[in-house]
Amino acid sequence: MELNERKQKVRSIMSYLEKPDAMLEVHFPVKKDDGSYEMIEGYRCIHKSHKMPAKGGIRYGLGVDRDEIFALATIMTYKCAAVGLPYGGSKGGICIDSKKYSVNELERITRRYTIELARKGFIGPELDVPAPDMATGEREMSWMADTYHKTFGYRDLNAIGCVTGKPINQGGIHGRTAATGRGIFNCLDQILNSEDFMKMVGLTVGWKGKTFIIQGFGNVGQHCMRYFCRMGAICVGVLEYDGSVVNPQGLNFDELQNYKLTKGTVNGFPGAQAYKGKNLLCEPCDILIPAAGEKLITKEVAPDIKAKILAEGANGPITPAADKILLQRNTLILPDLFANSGGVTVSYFEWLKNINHTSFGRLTFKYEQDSNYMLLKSVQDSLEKHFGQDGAKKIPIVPSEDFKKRIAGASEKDIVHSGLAYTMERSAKALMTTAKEFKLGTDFRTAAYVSSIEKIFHTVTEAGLTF
Ligand SMILES: NC(=O)C1=CN([C@@H]2O[C@H](COP(=O)(O)OP(=O)(O)OC[C@H]3O[C@@H](n4cnc5c(N)ncnc54)[C@H](O)[C@@H]3O)[C@@H](O)[C@H]2O)C=CC1
Ligand SMILES: O=C(O)CCC(=O)C(=O)O
Repeated sequence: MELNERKQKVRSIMSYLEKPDAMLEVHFPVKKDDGSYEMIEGYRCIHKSHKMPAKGGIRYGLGVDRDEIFALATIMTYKCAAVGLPYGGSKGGICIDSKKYSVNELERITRRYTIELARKGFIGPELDVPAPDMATGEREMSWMADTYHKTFGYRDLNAIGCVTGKPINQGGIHGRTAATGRGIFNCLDQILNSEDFMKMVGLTVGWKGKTFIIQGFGNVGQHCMRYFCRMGAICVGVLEYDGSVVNPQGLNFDELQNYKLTKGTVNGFPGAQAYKGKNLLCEPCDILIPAAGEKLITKEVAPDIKAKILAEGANGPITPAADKILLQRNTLILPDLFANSGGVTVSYFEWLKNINHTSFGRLTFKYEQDSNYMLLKSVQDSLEKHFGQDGAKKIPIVPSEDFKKRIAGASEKDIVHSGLAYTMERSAKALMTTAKEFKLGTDFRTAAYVSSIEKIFHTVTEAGLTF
């Protein structure tokens, strides 16, 4: 292709990526428990539908508006491309503080919002598939799936695949709730075990004894802490919106999780001290995990951050100005579009399970188990035939306890965990290669965008940009 034509093509695809494909804004009334009415404002943005369906979570929060949802939908497009999922990118949200509503009110709001999405073609297993995000979870996904199924989707065999992150009994998949945190662990595991990158930031290789601080002890933050602690890392501090706790010896994950679950806060947790300093984000640690919301790491705090590695559990937690400062200080940032892609990866597995109408492993489970025992028996027979004088001497092949568990067959959870680990490890390796190839140093954000844009570019080029 001639240079001018090539330039034109790149420019047109880049401007295509700047704009959303579709943006929905809805307003509807909800009847409160006290009989009063309130107008509710909701959004859904399909940033790109170069691959269908579009995919992205639904959040409830007072920060939800057009700009926020557009920005988050954009990240979803690049995120799905980063880990090779066959999806476009979308995001939705309702502008409410969910703590101020009863469960009944939340159910009415969620169901009505789902109807609004369905009426405008912003939900459906082949169109746009929501999932949990901030302040939403299995309960809301269950309401959404049920509403869609019973109204627009009642003739659609795949209707249950209209959202992911559902409870298991409603077509969900084992491992989705923990997937984002687990995925962050999987990709960090690759980076921490890379001698080259650890040398670049001045850390030793491996997890043992590494200290970390988490901002936001919700779904993502909690599961990160669980997996990091399992590997011997030490959580020295947790920040929440209403207070922070620290313990230089390490916070106990199970105890802190139980405490937050029962009390609704980390404040007063007996296994820690209340943080009395200026800003816990700036206290010494090896790894910092922002897992709360956007733009919480600003240019004002960036110069004082001591962590050598930042893994973005949250979407867009670092402002562009802060990002620049941290890069100049050689901080290794694992960007959202890569680091927190474990959630949407397992959502993909759930969607596949829904449209296949069977759980992973169900058809092959027994066959594989029998085959494994048959293999052992066959090895035993051969050995006895060869060394045991026509079968007189017995040479039993006894599997170890670990191997016995393995050959008992892979459960859905095992398959989800290994599929997630494979996806994250493969993407981490590709990212490290891109960073080295383009001599980007610790700038993994640029490496991730290069890799995602390249993939989207090829898809759009092959399919054709216009009619
Ligand atoms: N849930 C998921 O599967 C995924 C979530 N994410 C992103 O991760 C982030 C967190 O999401 P979830 O854990 O699902 O939400 P969540 O609602 O379960 O947890 C968020 C936590 O952050 C706390 N928080 C809110 N504002 C804070 C502040 N200013 N300082 C400290 N803590 C604060 C909240 O109290 C809550 O405990 C969001 O940016 C979300 O978009 C990204 C990928 C997938
Ligand atoms: O699981 C999904 O489909 C999307 C999760 C999400 O909203 C995100 O990764 O930011």
